[in-house]
Amino acid sequence: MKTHKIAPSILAADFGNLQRDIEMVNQSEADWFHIDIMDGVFVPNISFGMPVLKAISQHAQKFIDVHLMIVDPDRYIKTFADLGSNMLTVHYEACTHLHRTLQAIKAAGMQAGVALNPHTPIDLLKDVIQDIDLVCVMSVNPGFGGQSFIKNTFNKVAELKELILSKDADTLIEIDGGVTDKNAKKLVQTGADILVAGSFVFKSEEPIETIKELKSLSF
Ligand SMILES: O=C(CO)[C@H](O)[C@H](O)COP(=O)(O)O
Repeated sequence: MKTHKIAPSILAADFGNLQRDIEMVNQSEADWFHIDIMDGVFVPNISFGMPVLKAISQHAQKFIDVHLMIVDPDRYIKTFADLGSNMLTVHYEACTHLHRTLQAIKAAGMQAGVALNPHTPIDLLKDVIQDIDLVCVMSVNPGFGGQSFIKNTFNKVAELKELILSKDADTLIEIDGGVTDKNAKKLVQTGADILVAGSFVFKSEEPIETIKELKSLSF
């Protein structure tokens, strides 16, 4: 059976009850926290900044995966390391010198991820895949939770899996956007290792049970 990780996206949490929602993820079968940082420039939305991330990381008891939807992410690599990020994911489209950025993230003690917008082809990563710990395949256009899953993601995941195997890389495949019980199984069967789920978890009646459901799908 293929194992997979579930990473609830804090973007969809109830900010009036953030501490309660973080505790809920701590107590659940979720593997990671997925934290979306948006700057209002790279994406048409602003999420939250360093003080909120600091509060989240002080309470989160699991691996922290920070997804930067910001321009010029190199400016903040050390800051995110100091705030307790375990994985720092930058957008391919936001980096001029991606290889250099990946090395800087690792030198700061974090794992290095690269996110791809829905229109960005997988093969742009072929010369750098061995340096990437995780590729985040965006299955919605980044910026907002609660959007519908883009079906072409299945083709991209299959292509990425093939690239990873052909280069003998250890890169993990993460899917972000519109993940539900309707697409989770097929995503893992196609090659996904981590499913980011926001609205499907936090807008459900019983988030802990919903996480359990996504986690326990057998393949
Ligand atoms: O940040 C996002 C897009 O930028 C994601 O959609 C978010 O991480 C997951 O939310 P949802 O499951 O509601 O799509």
